[in-house]
This record gives sequence, C-alpha cells and structure tokens, in this order.
Amino acid sequence: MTPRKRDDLFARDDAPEKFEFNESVARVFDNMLERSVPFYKECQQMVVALVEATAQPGTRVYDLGCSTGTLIREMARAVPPESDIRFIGLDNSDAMLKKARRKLKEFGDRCEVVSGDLNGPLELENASVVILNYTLQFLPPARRQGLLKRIRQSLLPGGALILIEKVKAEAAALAPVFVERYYAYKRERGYSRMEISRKREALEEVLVPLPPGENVTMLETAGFGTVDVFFKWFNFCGFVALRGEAGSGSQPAPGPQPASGKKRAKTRKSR
Ligand SMILES: C[S@@+](CC[C@H](N)C(=O)[O-])C[C@H]1O[C@@H](n2cnc3c(N)ncnc32)[C@H](O)[C@@H]1O
Ligand SMILES: O=C(O)C(=O)C[C@]1(C(=O)O)C=C[C@@H](O)C=C1
Repeated sequence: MTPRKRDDLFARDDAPEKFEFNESVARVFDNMLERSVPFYKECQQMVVALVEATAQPGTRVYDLGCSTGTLIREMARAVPPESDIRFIGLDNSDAMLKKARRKLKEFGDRCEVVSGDLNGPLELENASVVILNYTLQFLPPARRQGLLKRIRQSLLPGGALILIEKVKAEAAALAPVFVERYYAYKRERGYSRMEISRKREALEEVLVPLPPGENVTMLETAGFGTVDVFFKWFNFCGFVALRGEAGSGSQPAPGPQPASGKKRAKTRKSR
C-alpha cells in the first residue's frame, strides 16, 4: 500500500488561490478529508449502515462525487457479493478517478467509476441508493434543486438518497460560534492559522454551504416523501431522503428487501 501523503497544500508558497480537485489535491485528498471533515470515518460507517438497510438486491448504488473511492470500498466490503449490488462512482476529476480505480481494483466489476459532470445531464440506471457526500455544496446553488429532482425521478420506488453537506448555522447569531469551533477542530489536527485562512479564501464561491433547513426544503421540493437528519456537528450535516411510492410523491414505498437481509428501520417525516 502506498503511504498516505500529508496535506500541506495550503502551507506551501505555491498554495492555490482557487480550490480545484486537481492532481495536487488528489495526491493528499485522503489525509485532507480525515483532518478537515469532522467524524469523516464515523459518517462513512453510518452511510454504510444506511446502504445495508436500503439498497435492494440486483440494483445499483451510485456515489456521486466519489473522489478517491474510499466509501465505495467500504460499501463493497460490507455488502455481500451474493446481493448482486453494483457500486458506481462518478466524478469530474480525472486525478480522483485514477486513484479510485487503483483502490477498487480488487473488487472487479462489482465496482466501477466513471467520469461525469453533475452540472450536465445525469443518467442513473436501476438505482436503489444515491449518495452525495460533501459534493452538492460544490454545485452553484441554483443548480442543486434540478439535480435533486433528477435523482428523485431516477430512483427506484423505495430508493434512498444519502446527502452529507457542509452547512451554515441556521441562526445568524450562532454562525461565528460554529465556524470558530470548526477552525479549532482543524488546528487540533495540525493545520496552522495561515493554512486555514488560505483554504477558506480558496473555497470562497467554490463551496457554498446552505443552512440545513434549505437542504431539507430542496429535498422535499424534489419530491422525497421522507426526509430526516442522521448526523449533525456544527457546520456538517447528514440527511437521508426516501423516494415515495411511484406516482404519490409523498408516501414512503413499502419496504424493499434490504441488501443485508435485515428488517428495514421505520421512517418518520421530520417536518
Ligand atoms: C469533497 S469531495 C467528495 C468526497 C467524497 N464524496 C467522500 O466522501 O470522500 C467532492 C468531489 O466532488 C467532485 N465534484 C465537484 N463538482 C463536481 C461536478 N460538477 N461533477 C462531478 N463531480 C464533481 C470533486 O471532483 C470531488 O472529488
Ligand atoms: O476544509 C474545509 O474548509 C472544508 O470545508 C472541508 C472540505 C469539505 O467539506 O468538502 C472542503 C474541501 C475539500 O474537498 C475537503 C473538505
């Protein structure tokens, strides 16, 4: 296994002024995420559990914005091959896809990654679960609703969308408190004030977070009948949304047989 490269991108004199998912980011990406995304590994485990509970045998699970393929690897390890579920990753960064292909080689054709732009038309086939982790936030806000609607239309009845986003505090008075806690988190993981500040500037207008409530409204407007929050830590939030029964647009579908063979958890409408 190749050693994990430490993220020093914004410590260097040639630090990027605008954040891009290029070769230099791909090189240090796994270390960057582990040190910059609170509860990154725990959230992956939560997503794996949600996938085990909702993915339907003989279907596909899509990871949109799959980066280096770490989550796909975790899902492929957890879901038994007999369930005949295929994992498809999509990303528009060739540098990320190259790393993902290497990471997923051992799973043969159970896992595949493809190049695609979420700002363009999206074709999802036989999809029982779609995952968008830390990726919707990189689309212009005006394009997000259209993508969520497209995903909702493409999902099989009973299908699920799992969404994790960086979010803004709902209350303006708490915004600086949340942001300061996040920067403290980064400092505790070895990032200097200079690195934090340079990355913040590079992400301006590239990563645009919305408050959790706006994400929930977008999911409901897209036609998801059940929407709930499964994770929240200051500026990070995980949502799960279920497609309603075909034609109804608001009722959860009758429970499909989950990939794990376990009984599916009951859902409730959060608002
Ligand atoms: C923060 S990373 C996602 C991390 C990954 N989902 C995970 O949990 O480790 C965002 C990813 O989305 C990809 N991305 C950003 N905009 C995109 C677009 N318009 N179409 C496809 N992929 C995009 C980037 O290349 C990057 O790999
Ligand atoms: O470092 C930050 O400020 C972040 O917002 C972390 C974050 C993200 O949430 O997507 C931003 C860019 C990188 O892709 C990795 C992580």
